[in-house]
Amino acid sequence: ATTAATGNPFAGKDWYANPYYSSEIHTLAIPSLPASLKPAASAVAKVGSFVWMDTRAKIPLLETYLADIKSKNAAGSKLMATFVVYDLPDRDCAALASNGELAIDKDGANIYKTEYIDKIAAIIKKYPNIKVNLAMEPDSLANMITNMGVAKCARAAPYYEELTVYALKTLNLPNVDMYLDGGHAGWLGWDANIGPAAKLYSKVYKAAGSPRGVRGIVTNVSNYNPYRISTCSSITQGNKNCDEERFINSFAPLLRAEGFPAHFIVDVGRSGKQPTGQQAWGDWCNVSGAGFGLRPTTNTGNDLVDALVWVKPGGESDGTSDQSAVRYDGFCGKPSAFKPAPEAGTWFQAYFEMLLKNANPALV
Ligand SMILES: O=[N+]([O-])c1ccc(O[C@@H]2O[C@H](CO)[C@@H](O[C@@H]3O[C@H](CO)[C@@H](O[C@@H]4O[C@H](CO)[C@@H](O)[C@H](O)[C@H]4O)[C@H](O)[C@H]3O)[C@H](O)[C@H]2O)cc1
Ligand SMILES: [Mg+2]
Repeated sequence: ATTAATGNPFAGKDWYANPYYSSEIHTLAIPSLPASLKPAASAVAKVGSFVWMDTRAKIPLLETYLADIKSKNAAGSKLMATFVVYDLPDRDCAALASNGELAIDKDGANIYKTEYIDKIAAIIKKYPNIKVNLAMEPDSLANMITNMGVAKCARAAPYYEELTVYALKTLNLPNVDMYLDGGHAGWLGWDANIGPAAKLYSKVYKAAGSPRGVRGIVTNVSNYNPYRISTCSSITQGNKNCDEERFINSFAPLLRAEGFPAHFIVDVGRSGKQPTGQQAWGDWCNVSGAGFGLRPTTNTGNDLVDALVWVKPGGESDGTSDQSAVRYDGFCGKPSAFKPAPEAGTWFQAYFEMLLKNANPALV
């Protein structure tokens, strides 16, 4: 079996220092860092984080890393693979910064199935003894809750739902555990959103046949909320779920009541410094004042929470601040957004340095 007896897909497994992120740090970051920050940067390169398959071209990384993990585990390691599935057609429908390669209007639904999901499944099937934990399609279902007033989201909704069900069924393999993206406390944690969210996520889970491989929900991907904080930040005013743990404790019973016994993982990669420079809780782009957060662990202090993880790789941009760029999103131009910023997913050195300086716990 590749999932520990507790049912926790992360229990008993070691983190795989993602070579893609590690090489960004060693080739792009460390050479131009002040000597004082080089050790901290080297420490970040060793932290296990999720590998984003944000284009079809990134799928071969899955094969490369599974082969590497296989050989390391044959030599005695207990590594697991952690990847993000992120290539829906008309992706990031309520924003501009992370729009993807596939379009509904250009046969995107079929391409997503045959050239993306099916290819990922075929590779995973070649490594049945490696634990593969997947974060599924950040922001997509969350946008279906709060942004049906955005034409692009309203149009994409049936495709997001059908393709997510397809992905959950196709990737429901014995060595795979999947976590649907659940936005975050400042997104779906509001009283107005949490009920509808429980209904939609449970609907999708059941439409996929309540698959064993769907373990639950990942929250706070690419966001900055604390997992657990004693004093709520002022920007959370009006929402009792002011941290991710409160959100999860409120969300889980609603999901269970709808037939989805979800467990959770939380992205804490950029949550180390509280409060951040957010002026409003909806600020999501390259937020100033953020710092690397808690190191990945299964020691969460909450049976609903399998692990605290690093999903968004700190140092990769959330979106360009260049107002003339096609994918320029106004949120990346807000006062809270660190500027100048490169395109989403590309290396953002000054931001990486800020995350190093603000890291909590300290990196070295
Ligand atoms: O008390 N009240 O009276 C009251 C009234 C209205 C309220 O409305 C709520 O306000 C919230 C903001 O506080 C909104 O949450 C924001 O929604 C955005 C999408 O629209 C998210 O953006 C995404 O962020 C991702 C990374 O996280 C990016 O990857 C992605 O590209 C990007 O698109 C923000 O995180 C998220 O914080 C809710 O929708 C909204 O329903 C709330 C309370
Ligand atoms: Mg994003």
